[in-house]
Amino acid sequence: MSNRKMVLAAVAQLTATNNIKANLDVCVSLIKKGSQLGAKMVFFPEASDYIAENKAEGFVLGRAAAAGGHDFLGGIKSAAEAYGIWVSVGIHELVDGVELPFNSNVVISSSGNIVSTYRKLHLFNVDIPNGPRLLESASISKGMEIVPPVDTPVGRLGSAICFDMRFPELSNALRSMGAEGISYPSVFTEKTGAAHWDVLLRARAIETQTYVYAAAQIGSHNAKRSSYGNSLIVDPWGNVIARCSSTTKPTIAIAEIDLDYLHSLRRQLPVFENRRIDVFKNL
Ligand SMILES: O=C(O)CNC(=O)[C@H](CS)NC(=O)CCC(=O)C(=O)O
Repeated sequence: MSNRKMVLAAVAQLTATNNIKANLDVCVSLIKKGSQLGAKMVFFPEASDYIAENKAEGFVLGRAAAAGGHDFLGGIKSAAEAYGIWVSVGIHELVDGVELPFNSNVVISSSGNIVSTYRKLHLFNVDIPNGPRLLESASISKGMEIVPPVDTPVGRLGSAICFDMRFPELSNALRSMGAEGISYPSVFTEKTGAAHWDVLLRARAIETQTYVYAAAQIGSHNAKRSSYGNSLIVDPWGNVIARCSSTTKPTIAIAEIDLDYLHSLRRQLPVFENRRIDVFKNL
């Protein structure tokens, strides 16, 4: 019938712990699975390299990864190349001269090269009665810039992370820079996830008319933390077109990405052209 340029994308779901090698093995097995199922790109959650129980453990794990003892990112790059598939993955990124790691979303091509690195802008500092209570800025350095979208097999892709999904100025900026998809790798809390996860992600997709890729961690990481899961892909109309099951076993979900559909929708319902940036200059 038509020769629409449709491609398959996958979102992964897993439970990272303080065992970097075990987390890498899980990610590599899901890269393989995504590739075998025909996906051209697989999206992994925030902090897929490790979830630490406390700041001190996180500090040690970050240094161990950087020292090459557990080269998580190197392992992901090799797997992307070996299985010929693009990857987006959330990691802790240590930079020379900076005390605390960045919380980063790295896009890797099917030749195993890093094509973009985004450092989380909005850190999750919250204190809700009966939890969650988290102070991300105690263990993470905050990013300072929006990273322009990059060309991938699923179209032009902008990067954000987790808590960033509550700040539509970022998704709007990425759309203005040409994004056809936005990724939000996440480790969402169970309480806020049940109330806000689907709503926020669908809203970001609808208002920017982009595909939204939200790979998330699920289940119990350690004695103190467990996460909401529900890794999903939303299309530019706001439909959830893939969702991982509620199993706590590592898994992926796959959906078709149709950029012709995206662009015809933008022509039919031209939201961006109707913006009043003359009035909202400061945004
Ligand atoms: O700490 C790590 O190792 C990995 N990073 C996270 O878990 C981050 C920072 S604590 N989580 C979130 O941003 C949750 C946001 C959220 O749940 C909400 O916006 O409601």
